[in-house]
Amino acid sequence: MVVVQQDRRPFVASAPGKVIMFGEHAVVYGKSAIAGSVDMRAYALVVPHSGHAVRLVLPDIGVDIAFDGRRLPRVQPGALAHPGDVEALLAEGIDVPDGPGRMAALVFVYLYGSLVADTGAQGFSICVRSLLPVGAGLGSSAAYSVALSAALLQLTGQLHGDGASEGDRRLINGWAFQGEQVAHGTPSGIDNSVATYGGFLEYTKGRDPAPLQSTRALRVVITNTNVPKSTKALVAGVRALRDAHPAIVDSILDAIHSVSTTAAELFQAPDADDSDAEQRLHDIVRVNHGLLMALGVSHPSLERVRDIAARYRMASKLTGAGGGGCALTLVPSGAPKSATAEVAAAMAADGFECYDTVVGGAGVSITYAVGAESIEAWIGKQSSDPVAVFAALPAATIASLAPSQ
Ligand SMILES: Nc1ncnc2c1ncn2[C@@H]1O[C@H](COP(=O)(O)OP(=O)(O)OP(=O)(O)O)[C@@H](O)[C@H]1O
Ligand SMILES: C[C@@](O)(CCO)CC(=O)[O-]
Ligand SMILES: [Mg+2]
Repeated sequence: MVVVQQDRRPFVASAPGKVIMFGEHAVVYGKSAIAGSVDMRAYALVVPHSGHAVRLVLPDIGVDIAFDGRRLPRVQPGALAHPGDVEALLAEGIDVPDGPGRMAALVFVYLYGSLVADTGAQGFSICVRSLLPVGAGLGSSAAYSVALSAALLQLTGQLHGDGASEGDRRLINGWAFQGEQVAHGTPSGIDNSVATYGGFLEYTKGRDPAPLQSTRALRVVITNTNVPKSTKALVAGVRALRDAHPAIVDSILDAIHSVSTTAAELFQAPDADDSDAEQRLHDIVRVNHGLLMALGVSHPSLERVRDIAARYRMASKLTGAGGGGCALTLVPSGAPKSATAEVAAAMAADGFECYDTVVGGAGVSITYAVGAESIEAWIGKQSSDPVAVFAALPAATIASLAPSQ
């Protein structure tokens, strides 16, 4: 048994969602992709207490479970090779209904079993709230996985710089990737990398993410079609198409790779106001969407978003796994604020939800304070049940628990 040093103060670990600008799906096959963090995050409040009870509360998806932490066995390295073994963890007397809550609980139990079980750590409550839409293509699962991994590593004294050092980030990212594997099967790692490192980056599977210095303002309108989709099913669909038509699908994936490498050059071009570069970016947004459509991951609602954007001479593409979820619209450099407001209003009139997003904010963060006050004192003042307080906080207060963008 590894006995850990535990800090008993409550804290909040948080991580952002992501927007993939170019390269989704192809990135699963080792091609390059470009993505950045969005200014919406998942927040995990951890409250250590005496005894051995562990409580997981996920108010966004209706999960509230408790179990005796001593009953869960340590997860052995390699358990992910046998998904049945991971599912079996939930059989340890933890009652979780089917649906999104089951997957989220499984990710927690896997990370708990890997990082906390058998360390002699005392009990705790953890409550995760997210300001990201769930299952919409903005990386809500990765933000959840990164916030959880950071929370459990910090709780058990395995981080050395409160999540900010290079070593801490590498550790958090590695465990969050395993959390994503529990949820998805074969993720590329781009979502958890953006949620951990934040910023704007180029990602190729198996390599460290490479930060990009864009000379262009990263202005995008994100549109949520509110059509539910499953990342796991969409990734599996592309795999089935590739198995049936390897030569055709591989050439589409190669074309997406060229789109991403061209985009990286254009974003970093010295003259950001060059109208030729602007036109080329517009073109490749359109081309990337067409290639994704050929892979079978578009949806009529996403095509509708593209039609509306085209009326305003803007280019849109799906972002994330597709099949519904979100689209992004690239805002041309120098476009007035009124232009984005107009296109967003036109989309809202069709029933879509728009987020005016700043791409490239902070990655994972751990905080023990709200402004000048400790979380312990702040929560203690509100009620004797910190989880209930956190679960009911308004979004604006939750958002104050992370570094400003
Ligand atoms: N607020 C949350 N609380 C608990 N679990 C969450 C929360 N948000 C997301 N999740 C977990 O993530 C799952 C959704 O992940 P999924 O990968 O399908 O969508 P996404 O990550 O939002 O989109 P994409 O992967 O395309 O970017 C949920 O079913 C749940 O298991
Ligand atoms: C569809 C995909 O490329 C992005 C999902 O946000 C899957 C992945 O990279 O894991
Ligand atoms: Mg996801």
